[in-house]
This record gives sequence, C-alpha cells and structure tokens, in this order.
Amino acid sequence: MTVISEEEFPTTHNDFRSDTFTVPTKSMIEQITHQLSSGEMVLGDAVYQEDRATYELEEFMTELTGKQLALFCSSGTMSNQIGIRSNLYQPPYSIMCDHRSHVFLHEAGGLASLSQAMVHPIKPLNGDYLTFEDILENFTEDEGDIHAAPTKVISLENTLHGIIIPLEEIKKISYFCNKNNVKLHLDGARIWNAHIETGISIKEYCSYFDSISLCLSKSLGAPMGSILVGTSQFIEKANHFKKQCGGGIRQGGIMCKMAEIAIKENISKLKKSHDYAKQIGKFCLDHDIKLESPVDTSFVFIDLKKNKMDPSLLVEIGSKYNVKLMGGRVACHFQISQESVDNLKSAILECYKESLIHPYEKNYGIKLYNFDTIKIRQKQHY
Ligand SMILES: Cc1ncc(COP(=O)(O)O)c(C=O)c1O
Ligand SMILES: C[C@@H](O)[C@H](N)C(=O)O
Repeated sequence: MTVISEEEFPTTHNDFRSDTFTVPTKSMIEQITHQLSSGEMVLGDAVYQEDRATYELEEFMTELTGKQLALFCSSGTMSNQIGIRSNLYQPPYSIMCDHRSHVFLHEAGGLASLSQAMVHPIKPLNGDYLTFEDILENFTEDEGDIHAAPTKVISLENTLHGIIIPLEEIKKISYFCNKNNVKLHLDGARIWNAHIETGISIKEYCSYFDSISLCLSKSLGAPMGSILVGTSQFIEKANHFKKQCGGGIRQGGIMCKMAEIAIKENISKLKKSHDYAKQIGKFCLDHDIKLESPVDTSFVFIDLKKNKMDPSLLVEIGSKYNVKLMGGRVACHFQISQESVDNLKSAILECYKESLIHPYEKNYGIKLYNFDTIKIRQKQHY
C-alpha cells in the first residue's frame, strides 16, 4: 500500500475542499507524454468524429457501462444537463430529484434554461436517500390535467453527499419509470465510489438507467471531463445539445487518454479515501461532534448547525493545521495523506471546543460550498 506524501501531491495531499481538486498522477503524465512524443496517440477533429483517442475512450466506456454509445463532455454539469434535456420532448413537464441534487442546486439553473422544466425537489423520508416510496408519494402522472407538469424525468444521484442509494430502491424506481413512460437519469459523478464500496459493477448500476453521467475529473483524478452514456439515438441528440452549448471539442483525445489511464489505474485507490472518511467520521462521533449523514464513501458532512460551529472559523483553524476546507463538508480522495487526516481531526476538534464556549447561532442555511473562503485561501495560498 503506497503512503501518500506531500512530495507526491504538493497541492492536494491536504485538500479536503473537494475531490475536484485531484490532479493527474505522475504515471498518467508520463504515459501521455510518451504517447504524444512517440506519435502513438492519433489525434483529429472530434467534432467530425475523427479523433481516435476520443473514440477509444468512448468505446471503452460503452464496454464498461453496457450502453450503446458514449459521449465525452467537458464537464459533469454539461453531461447532466444535456443528458436530462435529451430525455425530454414537449413541455409542460417536470423533473423529480433529491432536494440536495447537484443538477438542481449547483448547475446554474440549467434545468430551467436548457430543459425549460419545472423541478420537483424531494426531501427523502429517511433523510439520507430517495426511496421508491418517496417517488410514488411525489409523482405527477401524465393524465391530461392542464394544471399539472407531469413527471417525465427522475434524476438520481449516486453517491449523493457520499451516500449510497441501495440497489433495491434503484431497481424499484427503474421498474416504475419503465412502466410509466418516465426516463431515469443518473448523476453518477461518483458512481465509481459506490461501485468500489458495494462491489456492484458499473455495468449493473447503469443497466437500471436510461442515461448516466460519469465524471472523470473527481474521484479518479483526470484533468477534466465527464462521459454521458445511453442509446445511440439518445447520444446523437445529446451530441446536438453539446454542440449547441459550445461543447464541441477538437483534439480532445489528449484529455480522453488521461481519463482512460485514470480509470484503469486509480479506481482501486478509491477505497483508501473511504477509509479516511470513515476514520474522520468515527473521530467526530467519538467526540460527540454530530454528522449530517452516514459516512458510506468519501465524504464526511459535519452538522455545523447542530454543533453550532462557525464554518469560516473551521476553515481558518484548518489553515492553522495546514488543511484546506471550505465549510463543513470534508471531501476525501486518493491524494490525501494520513498526516493531513490527523491534522484535520485536530482542526475539527479545536473548532468544536470553541463552539462549546462561543456557539455559532446563525440559524438559516449554511452554504455547502463557501466560495468566499476559497478566495481567502487563494490570497493566503499564492
Ligand atoms: C454530484 C455532482 N454532479 C455533477 C457535478 C458537476 O461536475 P463539473 O464540476 O465537472 O461540472 C459535480 C461537481 O463537480 C458533482 O459533485
Ligand atoms: C462545487 C461542486 O460543484 C462540486 N461538484 C464539488 O463537489 O465540489
């Protein structure tokens, strides 16, 4: 088992802000450099389907997911938004999703603009993940009621906040969608983490969905990108929306090859990030520091409100212990070092003890991503 060090990952060994900060490994860079300098990597214009390296990644992803076609996109936001739009036809319609979904909260309102959809956000009854019961409870049938916006897409996120949706629930929701002419989309930005934790194959997970977005630039460490998979007809339409959004990529093969290597080399490293998260989660609970949700995979959500902890103070104390945070979410990834995990525990405990003396009383929504604190970090960092 390799020990992660600051020398190997100078900017990410202590970065708990997000797994989007992961960087390509030395191995990825060396292989790409060789493939480019040796002429092995054949590049062309991917808009005209002439970039072989792009095609090879997309082919690889059809094999991995069991879907007919794959589309390399510049981001997970793009693959989600064009994916959901390509499942829709004539408004009025609505999209059902968890109230914490990225597609709903963190994709700049794309469901309203590109899809012209009403969004129906749902709070899971169990507080952790959507169940078939939640879907039934909130489903809007397409029965001609001119007051309604019938549910035409259900978008699940697995993992969401690091929480795994049980396969039994996915199966029931999938069967229901199939019987009710509703398309099922998966925001699988971190489906890799669910796969590693449950042992359920990517192909099996994908078999229950009409469309799936799989991010390459988070847990896996690719420099950019996301893959959308689905039927041939669906991907052809999605490619149309991709071009409309300015997502046509020319010689994207360089990034695609990096991503292919990342999938092959880094997926096995994800378990370590889950172990770190569970270690941090246990530390919190052992010190009566409440968590928002269970630690299934790579995220720890400290319940700042219940603990009356100040997010900005946590970020500040984190800096003192040489760890990067942007609030109560702790994102673990394969580039984190054990030393940073230990430093993080000290920072969390110090902030919690401070909250016992000076409780933070702000009682309205504490933002998940506090970009102001990142600005503070950037000032200090450079
Ligand atoms: C669950 C989830 N889906 C989609 C995205 C969007 O990915 P991107 O940042 O590449 O647009 C993110 C964020 O990175 C995410 O956390
Ligand atoms: C910021 C947000 O869009 C990103 N997906 C993250 O998890 O960090």
